[in-house]
Amino acid sequence: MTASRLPVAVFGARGRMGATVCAAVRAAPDLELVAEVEAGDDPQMLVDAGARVAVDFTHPDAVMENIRFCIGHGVHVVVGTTGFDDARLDVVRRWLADAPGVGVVLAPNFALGAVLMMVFAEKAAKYFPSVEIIELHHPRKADAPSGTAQLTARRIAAARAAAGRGPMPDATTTALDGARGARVAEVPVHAVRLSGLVAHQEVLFGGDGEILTIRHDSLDRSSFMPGVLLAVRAVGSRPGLTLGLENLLDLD
Ligand SMILES: NC(=O)C1=CN([C@@H]2O[C@H](COP(=O)(O)OP(=O)(O)OC[C@H]3O[C@@H](n4cnc5c(N)ncnc54)[C@H](OP(=O)(O)O)[C@@H]3O)[C@@H](O)[C@H]2O)C=CC1
Ligand SMILES: O=C(O)C1=N[C@H](C(=O)O)C[C@H](O)C1
Repeated sequence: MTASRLPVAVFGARGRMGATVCAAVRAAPDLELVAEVEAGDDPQMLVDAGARVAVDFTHPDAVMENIRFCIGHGVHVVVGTTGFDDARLDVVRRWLADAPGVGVVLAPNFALGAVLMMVFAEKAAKYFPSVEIIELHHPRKADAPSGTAQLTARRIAAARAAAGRGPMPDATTTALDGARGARVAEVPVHAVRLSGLVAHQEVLFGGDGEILTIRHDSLDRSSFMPGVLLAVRAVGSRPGLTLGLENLLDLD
């Protein structure tokens, strides 16, 4: 007797990430791609197709409605779409409170190396007076700075605060708008959009006479697929909101 495959739907199926996820799901022997939902489609199609898990790689303007629909229909969700702040996360938690048993795994970056970059940056944060983030992406990316850069900055700022670190040294008194990047928490974040790039990030730490650079490069969207498939397989046994791929990995 063969075990039944987990029925999976993909929102944004014709997008850069969505198309890659569809191919990865099709290639996985334990998963079955049952619905490909694009902008303008009725999401009821994924319920009618029997999806148990939906994956969302769409747009910050679209993702909340997709999550609300899935939670309301008892479908677990893996969210890679960016644009989440604390207010949005609270809304998702409220929806989940009315749907016991439903799981949402949300991660701004499903690449293992990017998760490790964030973990290492958080560990390094308390040792250095200065830190800045440079994120570099393909020019068709809708949002800036990236979700990954924002999460990295918030984690670094929290680690600095916990260690009692004061403001960063910076004597700038005159600057063109944007010259010092955007502040996320207290961390300057600089966003580069350049043809030829996929998804890259550098975290620069500065101390007396030394620089530590932690860099991650996604050279191809295949880099996100092991993390996405891990989340697809895990989300059904994780009711509530799971924030970040690191919760599904053994990083000890
Ligand atoms: N977490 C992670 O590891 C990663 C996250 N991302 C994030 O994923 C998101 C998508 O990125 P990317 O694939 O490059 O973007 P794309 O623009 O290539 O793809 C998005 C797709 O979603 C479609 N779409 C828009 N609204 C809806 C809707 N309501 N329902 C279904 N489909 C819809 C779009 O259709 P149309 O074009 O017709 O509007 C498009 O086909 C971004 O937020 C990005 O930051 C990206 C890479 C990795
Ligand atoms: O849009 C992208 O491409 C990516 N988006 C995510 C983000 O905003 O952090 C993840 C990765 O950087 C690729």
